[in-house]
Amino acid sequence: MNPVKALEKHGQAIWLDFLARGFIAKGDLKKLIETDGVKGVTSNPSIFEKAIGASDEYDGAIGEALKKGDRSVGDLYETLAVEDIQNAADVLRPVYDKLEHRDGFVSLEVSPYLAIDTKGTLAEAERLWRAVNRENLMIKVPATREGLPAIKQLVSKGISVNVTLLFSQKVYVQVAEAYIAGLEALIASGGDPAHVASVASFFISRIDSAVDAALDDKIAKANDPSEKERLEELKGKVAIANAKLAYQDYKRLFSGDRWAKLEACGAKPQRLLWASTGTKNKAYSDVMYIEELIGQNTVNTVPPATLDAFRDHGEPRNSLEKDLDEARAVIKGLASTGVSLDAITDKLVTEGVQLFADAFDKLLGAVAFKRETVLAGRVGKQTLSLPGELANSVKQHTEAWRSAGKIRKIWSRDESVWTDHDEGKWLGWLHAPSVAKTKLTEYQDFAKWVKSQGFTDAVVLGMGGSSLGPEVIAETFPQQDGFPKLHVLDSTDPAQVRALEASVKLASTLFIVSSKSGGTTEPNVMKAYFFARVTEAIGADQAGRHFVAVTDPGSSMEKVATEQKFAKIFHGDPTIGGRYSVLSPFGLVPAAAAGIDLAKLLDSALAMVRSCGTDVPPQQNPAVQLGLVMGCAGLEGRDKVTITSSKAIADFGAWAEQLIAESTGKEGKGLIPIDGEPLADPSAYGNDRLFIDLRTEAETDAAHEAKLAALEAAGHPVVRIVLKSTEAIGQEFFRFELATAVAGAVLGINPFDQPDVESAKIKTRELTAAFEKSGALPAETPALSTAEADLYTDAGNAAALRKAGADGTVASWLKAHLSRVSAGDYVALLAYIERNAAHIEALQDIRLKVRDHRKVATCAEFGPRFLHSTGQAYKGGPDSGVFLQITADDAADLPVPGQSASFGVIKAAQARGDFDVLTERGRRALRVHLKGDLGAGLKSLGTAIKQALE
Ligand SMILES: O=P(O)(O)OC[C@H]1O[C@](O)(CO)[C@@H](O)[C@@H]1O
Ligand SMILES: O=C[C@H](O)[C@H](O)COP(=O)(O)O
Repeated sequence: MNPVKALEKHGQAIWLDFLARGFIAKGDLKKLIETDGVKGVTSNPSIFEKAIGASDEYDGAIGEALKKGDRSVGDLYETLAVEDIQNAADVLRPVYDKLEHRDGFVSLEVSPYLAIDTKGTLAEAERLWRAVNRENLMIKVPATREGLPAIKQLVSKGISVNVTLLFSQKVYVQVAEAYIAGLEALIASGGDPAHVASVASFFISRIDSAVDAALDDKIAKANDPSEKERLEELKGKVAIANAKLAYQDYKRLFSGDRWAKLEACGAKPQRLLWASTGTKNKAYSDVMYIEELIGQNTVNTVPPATLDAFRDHGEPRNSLEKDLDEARAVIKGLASTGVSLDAITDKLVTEGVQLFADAFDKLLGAVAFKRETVLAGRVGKQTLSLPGELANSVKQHTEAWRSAGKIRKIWSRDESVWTDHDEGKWLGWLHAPSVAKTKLTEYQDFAKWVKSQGFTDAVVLGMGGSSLGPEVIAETFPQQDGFPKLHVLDSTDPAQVRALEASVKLASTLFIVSSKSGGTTEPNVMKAYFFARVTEAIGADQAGRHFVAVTDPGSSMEKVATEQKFAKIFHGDPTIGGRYSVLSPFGLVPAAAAGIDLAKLLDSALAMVRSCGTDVPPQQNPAVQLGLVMGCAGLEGRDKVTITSSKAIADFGAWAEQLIAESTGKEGKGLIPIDGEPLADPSAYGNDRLFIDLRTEAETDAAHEAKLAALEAAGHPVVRIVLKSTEAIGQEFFRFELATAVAGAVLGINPFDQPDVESAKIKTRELTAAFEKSGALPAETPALSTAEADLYTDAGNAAALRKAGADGTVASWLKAHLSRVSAGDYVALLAYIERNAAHIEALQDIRLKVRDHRKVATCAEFGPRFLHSTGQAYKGGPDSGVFLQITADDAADLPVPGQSASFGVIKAAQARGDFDVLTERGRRALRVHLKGDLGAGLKSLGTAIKQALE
């Protein structure tokens, strides 16, 4: 007789510890049921990893699933696993029926990531139970401390459980107790225990592997040959002895009065199932973990090779209750050697969880890869080209992030990923795109309303995160038919305010006043100005109709908006900081007003969210990879994140700049984003750069590509990101948000605060308060005053500059200032002037001269806009900045209705507040105040800098 089949006679059921789609589809499982009397199937993460991850058997099914709509990687895996389990359960159903529900089960394991999470295990087990929806299903739950209460609760709810990762007799007793208590609770609540089944999967071979290794260690150290022999004798015996003794517990636990009562209600005992019974040590018999453990009412789940071996040469016999004294002696003997079986079995549980988690990571990584392949570029492609050392450090961090499950920690708001401060309160952006999707009709209704009002222009009044996201939308998308043209104003420069006013038709303009806090100076004064202007244009009773507010609930701005009868008030999410707010109402309200197809934008963003999900391991997770590159590069001193974006998405860098700088630049650490520097030959750069290049698929620029290739060849790290289209910009917002949070973790800072911006704000408030009191800003004395310009700095900087040769000319001061620049530094031009094409060009011209002469990174920034962006990093980040602040006489000032400080005064106070904080922090800073015509002043400044550089 077939030895496998013969096991039936000994009361043992053979299950198959294996599962794969084709195996079931081809009828192989059915065959084993018929020929070998196989009565069940077990799966685990390693089994699914081999089935799904290491074959192409599932590719078609993945494609089919994705045809019905994109889904998360975890979801995709679960769909496949549930289908397989259902198929196996259906094949086993006749066995289940024939054996009157006492056998014929298929097991599906809960995620190993939940092994120490009772609530999570419970929720997932119940979800899987419902999803598979087969009576002959068992949910596998590990016998961890946290798993035990879940076992009891699941059983009490009528769910059949296979308790896995069980190694110790002591824990086995607790497992049986959990089952019995669960049944009692089920009966107490009126449930029928006859529908519940359970097995306790007692692991075998892994115990021998671990004990043998410990014994080998002792053998190597023992001097006495007889001691060596005694130790040798114990090898390969402990696992079986341990199991035999556990079976004695089984007999005791499932007899007696307590059990009899349950049995009378129809309860079935929880059978012991021998798991991990494939022989690992080739020196041992390949059927020993079957042959030695045959006994009444037990199960043995075996891998196909062990099944084949037993069919070939197995010898069934009643072995489980044989030689019990010897089993006791083996366990005692082991204890006397000093090897602790308890310690080993404890460790095996932890290791077992980790091994399954490792396999699950591999599995999900493979599914993530297959999903991306099927989506074929729907998610913007990212390629990394990293020099050796950086590549190594990214690799190490990737593995560390994987084994510590840090992505899951981020998604579950675990602050230990960062500084254990309050980071968990600032992670609303992770869910912003999916939340926005649920509010799509609200946005669409708003868009319809905007269209119906016939607005020609829509102007966002906001700063930093509240303005730069909308600016990317305004610059990336063309004006939509029937919708207003989108503009952004983020300045207190009088000329800039005027220029904006001149570019719109006030009587048909919608103003979107955006401020999360509601208290930021700029949006408030901009609103005050335009509300008055609109009132003048269309009357006080109509003005409110031209204004909407986007602000966090309960802010002062909300109050004002209500009082002034704004057409609409949109609430932001207080768990999202400004710089992370673009995929929340702060970006989406302006986008809706401009008639952008939000459904498309969000769907595209959500594809990226899924690619970066909690279930995508670091290696396959694009945002995490990008963040690790940024963080590791920063740690290596490649902290100048140089962003180049193609023409169609040219403004993206301005948004990314505020995100990266404000998030990471603090406590003397951080990344300095460099936006707007066109690429140059490798000779223009030091070793402090990381290049990130973005372009849309349609834009190819051979000259630019050649420059990137040259940089790569010269050993610079280059990240390339190719967007499917401009609409995929939403994906990049999310990619960079998560990447920045990851980089922050690597750098060891809290990416969600901005302490140094706050100090500049305080200084500015002090200065404007002084103005309100006295009608003038406090007097200041220039270090040098000429007909063209006045120079200012603090005493420390002035002394250093004089020592470096600064004397009676502007050029000498500039020369001295720039002589302080050395390799690894960056030079930032901070210009509090109108941001227009001519001025951008003038600053670009200067920065490129500095870059090419000094081989350092450069920034060209406009105030006060950069204060809410890179300003944080300039003050709080690494002390490698050399700052040239540029201020100028305003040709014509502009009053702010309702207050004495004009736009010009506020801007001047902001510049001084900024400068004071820079110098207080000991930064190298010089301020040049241009007099007279600004264009001419900038030109001569450029010439002076050129001379200073030469
Ligand atoms: O939206 P709010 O509160 O006006 O803030 C504007 C900007 O100021 C900051 O709080 C600090 O610069 C940014 O983070 C933010 O985007
Ligand atoms: O339920 C089955 C177990 O997961 C399996 O038997 C473990 O076997 P292994 O130790 O060979 O991985």
